[in-house]
Amino acid sequence: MASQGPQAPLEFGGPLGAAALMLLLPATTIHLLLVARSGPARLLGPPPHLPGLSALWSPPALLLLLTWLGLQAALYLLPARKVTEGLELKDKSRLRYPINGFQALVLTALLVGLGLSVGLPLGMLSDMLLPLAFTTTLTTFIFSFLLYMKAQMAPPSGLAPGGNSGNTIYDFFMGRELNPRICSFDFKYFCELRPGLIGWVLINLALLMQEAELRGSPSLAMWLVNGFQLLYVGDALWHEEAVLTTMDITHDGFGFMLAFGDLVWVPFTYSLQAQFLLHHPQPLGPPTALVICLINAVGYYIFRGANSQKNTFRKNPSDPSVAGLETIPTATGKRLLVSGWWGMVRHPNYLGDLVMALAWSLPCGLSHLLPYFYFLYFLALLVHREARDERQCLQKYGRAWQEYCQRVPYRIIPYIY
Ligand SMILES: NC(=O)C1=CN([C@@H]2O[C@H](COP(=O)(O)OP(=O)(O)OC[C@H]3O[C@@H](n4cnc5c(N)ncnc54)[C@H](OP(=O)(O)O)[C@@H]3O)[C@@H](O)[C@H]2O)C=CC1
Ligand SMILES: CC(C)CCC[C@@H](C)[C@H]1CC=C2C3=C(CC[C@@]21C)[C@@]1(C)CC[C@H](O)C[C@@H]1CC3
Repeated sequence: MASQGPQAPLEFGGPLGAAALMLLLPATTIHLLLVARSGPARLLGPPPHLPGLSALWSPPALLLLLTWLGLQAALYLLPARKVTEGLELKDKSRLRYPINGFQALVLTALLVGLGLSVGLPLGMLSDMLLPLAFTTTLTTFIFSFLLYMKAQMAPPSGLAPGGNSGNTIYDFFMGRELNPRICSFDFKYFCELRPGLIGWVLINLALLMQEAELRGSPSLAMWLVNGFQLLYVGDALWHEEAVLTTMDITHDGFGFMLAFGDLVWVPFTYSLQAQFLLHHPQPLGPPTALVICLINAVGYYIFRGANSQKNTFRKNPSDPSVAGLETIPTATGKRLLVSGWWGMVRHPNYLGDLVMALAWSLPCGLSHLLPYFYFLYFLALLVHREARDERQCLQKYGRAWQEYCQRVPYRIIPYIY
């Protein structure tokens, strides 16, 4: 039976903050879906109307959600081109993870392509977003409850450091068990990259097709948003292994926060730009589009360069592409990069991600704040995430981390932050 883990400082404002977020996040999702299709599309204004239960709840939406989750679970269980081990756990064991996320994306694309060729009305998905988001939110509450119950049976070594405060609301939000699994099926790893991320690009595609149906062809702005975000999702799945070293997998429990983030927040709010464009077409000339493509390319170059440099260095520090970089030794035996991308700021990958986030909003023009929601939310998320990571690194590396902070004083944006 599970016992209390070591006391970790409470995050997100403790139980009150967790309770508030559990109300606020679903309400924000519904608000964004409603305002994106409203005429004024005001991010900060009230929604045009409050939807009744009949607009929110629909059995076909539930059926679609369950089919989608079932399909992605089946693709996860297919033989993988590679099976890799995660980081060492408290009990010194290592879990094994299939690396077949990109394969799941390609197979999903083939299935969708096949469906379209026989007349699948994918564009109709854009009319189901509200009931789908609502149904997925309800499912996420039930799923998080089951995860919470399952954690009662987890051994103490399987519990997350942060989600076992003893307060039910807080622990339900943060997640108690670090790696909840049934046999080899890892729920957190599955949810982090598959149904939500692939669902996001599918929703984008549905919005593009709906625009083509309404206006004869998709707009240039819609093509850019679809292309940029497909690149981002394809990249994440291509580099799936890298997610195994993120704090979500190594540190955070699997509870409402991640389950909702992965299954609801990502597909329904990250597709906001495409939702906005469907209802608010924006003129975009080729020269502006070219500049926006350049901004996305610069962001991607920084994001990928920084992530690949760190991943290569962590896997094999003597790899020729990183062997010449300057490093600081730490007491753990690991070294910290102080030149290359990681010598510019302490989170160059966040900088690249933010530049891309801006490029995803720019095709929507400057008339509305709504399409910039992702950029603003993401800025807040990364500032908060950076602070959490700094705390963990200071704990891990002590004086070496302090020396790194002295040598590389800026966190995300050179000379500014
Ligand atoms: N679109 C979205 O919603 C989100 C996107 N992301 C993106 O996901 C990616 C992963 O981000 P995230 O999981 O936050 O973590 P990072 O990839 O930034 O990893 C942080 C870890 O890197 C290691 N590290 C830090 N500095 C150095 C250094 N100088 N030299 C070597 N190793 C170092 C430390 O771990 P250790 O030393 O133990 O290896 C640290 O804990 C990012 O590109 C981020 O932008 C993240 C969250 C949300
Ligand atoms: C709604 C909550 C307050 C916050 C939820 C956060 C989640 C949406 C994000 C936490 C970490 C994430 C990562 C990614 C997507 C968003 C979530 C799940 C990536 C998979 C995005 C693509 C990158 O290449 C890797 C990221 C890892 C972390």
